[in-house]
Amino acid sequence: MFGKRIITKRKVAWYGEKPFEYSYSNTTKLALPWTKTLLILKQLTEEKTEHTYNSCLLNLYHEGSEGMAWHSDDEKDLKKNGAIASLSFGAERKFAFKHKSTKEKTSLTLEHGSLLVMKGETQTYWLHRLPPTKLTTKPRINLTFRTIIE
Ligand SMILES: O=C(O)CCC(=O)C(=O)O
Ligand SMILES: [Fe+2]
Repeated sequence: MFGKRIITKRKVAWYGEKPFEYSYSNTTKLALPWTKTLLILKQLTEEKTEHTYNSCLLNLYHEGSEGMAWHSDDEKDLKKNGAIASLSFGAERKFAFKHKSTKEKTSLTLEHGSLLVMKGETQTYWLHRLPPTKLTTKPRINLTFRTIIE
């Protein structure tokens, strides 16, 4: 309904070293400047993954009913085959992959404090999603560090 606020929907924030654009579901966001905390997390993630990043997408899922549909992070302004590092905090959630041609599926649990790296040709051949679940009513925050082509 017009004017009605849907408070349960996933919240998104976009940060980067320059005001890069990020577009999703009819919205375009300009990257906010890094905060001190994000810079610390970025540096730790860069050390662990041995890749560098210039931007970060944050998603807040208020509860298990919120998720993210099948997609691959292969937008043209993302570095081709660049690593994407995903940090998770809060509620444990399942994360699923599906091969684009063979339809093979695999999944894992993203625990509080976990780091998942999707690198190389992952985005070319695989879709991923965060399925909604009735198993938790607790919030989860996910950070994906990315590289935007300048
Ligand atoms: O929340 C997650 O773990 C996945 C997020 C994701 O796939 C994305 O931001 O592109
Ligand atoms: Fe993604």
